[in-house]
Amino acid sequence: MRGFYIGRFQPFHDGHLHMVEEIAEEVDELVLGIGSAGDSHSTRNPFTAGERVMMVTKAVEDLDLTTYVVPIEDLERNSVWVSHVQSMSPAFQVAYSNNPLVIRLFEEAGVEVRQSPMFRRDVLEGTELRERMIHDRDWQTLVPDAVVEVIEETDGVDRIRRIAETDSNGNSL
Ligand SMILES: Nc1ncnc2c1ncn2[C@@H]1O[C@H](COP(=O)(O)OP(=O)(O)OP(=O)(O)O)[C@@H](O)[C@H]1O
Ligand SMILES: NC(=O)c1ccc[n+]([C@@H]2O[C@H](COP(=O)(O)O)[C@@H](O)[C@H]2O)c1
Repeated sequence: MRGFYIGRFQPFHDGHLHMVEEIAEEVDELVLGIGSAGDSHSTRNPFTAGERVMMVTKAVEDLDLTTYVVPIEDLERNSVWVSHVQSMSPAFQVAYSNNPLVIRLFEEAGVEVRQSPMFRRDVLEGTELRERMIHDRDWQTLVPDAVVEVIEETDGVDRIRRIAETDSNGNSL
């Protein structure tokens, strides 16, 4: 059986990895969707789709699981989003998410959805990690080593800090 798990992964953290490890117990193959793929260089979405493809690919490469990493851009119309996802992804039988909108859209389209409990959500949250990067507090112990390497290679912390200084769009973290 093949599963599908989408997130913005800004950045991919240990909560996401924990979820993938749990999913790996239930499926043979997993599609990892990079959500909001067209977004980058904002406080909420600092990393590009390509950077997130690197993070996710390297973070899961040691798992006993065939994975496909697929960037998926947002659409204006929620009503056709599941068809859009299906057109971009290898076929899957079950979708994994804790996001209420994602769950609703898949269920309405007749796709089985499975949720898993949040893992250490007090610290394992993208918003919290981005704040830690900006304020020079520990974030490295909360993401897979491969993600630390990608963020260092792409000078990601410097980008987040510059965006936080200059973002005049009123975007929240
Ligand atoms: N700590 C966690 N444990 C389990 N699942 C998580 C955890 N954090 C996020 N998820 C789930 O992973 C999916 C992708 O989440 P997402 O990329 O939005 O991360 P996030 O940590 O919620 O980030 P942000 O704060 O930027 O919204 C969602 O279904 C989300 O509920
Ligand atoms: N209409 C749409 O484009 C639409 C609808 C539902 C979810 N999504 C995307 O799916 C992803 C869900 O991931 P999160 O759980 O990380 O929010 C996000 O990138 C979100 O933008 C897009």
